[in-house]
Amino acid sequence: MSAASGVAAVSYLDPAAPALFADSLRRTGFGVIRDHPIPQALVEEIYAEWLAFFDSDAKHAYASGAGSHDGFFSPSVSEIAKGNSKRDLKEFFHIFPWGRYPAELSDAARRYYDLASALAGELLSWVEANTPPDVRDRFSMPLARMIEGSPDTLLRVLRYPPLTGEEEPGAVRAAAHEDINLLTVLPASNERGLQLLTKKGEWADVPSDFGSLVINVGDMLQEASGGYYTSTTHRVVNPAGEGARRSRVSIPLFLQPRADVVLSARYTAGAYLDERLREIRGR
Ligand SMILES: O=C(O)CCC(=O)C(=O)O
Ligand SMILES: [Fe+2]
Repeated sequence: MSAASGVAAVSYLDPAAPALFADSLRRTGFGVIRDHPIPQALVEEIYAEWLAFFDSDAKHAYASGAGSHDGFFSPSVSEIAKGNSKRDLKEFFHIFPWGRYPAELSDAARRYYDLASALAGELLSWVEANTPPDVRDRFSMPLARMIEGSPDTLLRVLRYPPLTGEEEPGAVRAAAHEDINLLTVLPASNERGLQLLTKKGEWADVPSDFGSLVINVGDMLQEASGGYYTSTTHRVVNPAGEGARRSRVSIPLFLQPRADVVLSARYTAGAYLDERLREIRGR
């Protein structure tokens, strides 16, 4: 049994959705949206074709080189979450508007990038409209404008391979971490496992009905809002039983302001990102 997450699942069509969504983000760091405009068929097309891509050798031609942020990251170069010692049990491909993209695949993930970025702009406007004026006054520009045309917004296509039993003890699909960006938009995965850490310090399953969108606050929104919104720790746990034999695919879009956007008196988005990337790479 997992603890109650407190996350509200809101219908995009509900006139009260903007307020309910912002309230859920404020209380839990997460919000879930149903009946949203992103076609589920597109999400499923991406899951299917990228799973086949990860199962093929073609991915190695896109290996991310030293210092590059786009392309394929194999399990052996996968992330080590801040403060953790084991590599996550995952492989992934980073898609940027300017970066590499598998010639073997359709443009479905690129179309998703554009659709999800546009929806994210709307969600940021919902957040802004429901933020108290004294907090809103801190924003150097409307939140939605911070990500407009940003080359740094990242679509990560993740594949968590089936578990073999040979994993390093203690290694998990994704160790507890916070996201660096403003907001993350994530269609519910084909498999369970995503959990958040509640303010009481308990792990709770994030409501992830297939077809819904999960949105969470990242460190940059926490920074820009002076802590009014908090970047909530989350993780992906290893499945037991049958689920262990299946791959899990997920496609978080990390909404990243343009590098020159002022987040706070201390940081531009570019300076903030550089500092955080130094903490998770190369250890
Ligand atoms: O795969 C998931 O459900 C979440 C992944 C995640 O939290 C991340 O990549 O930052
Ligand atoms: Fe994350």
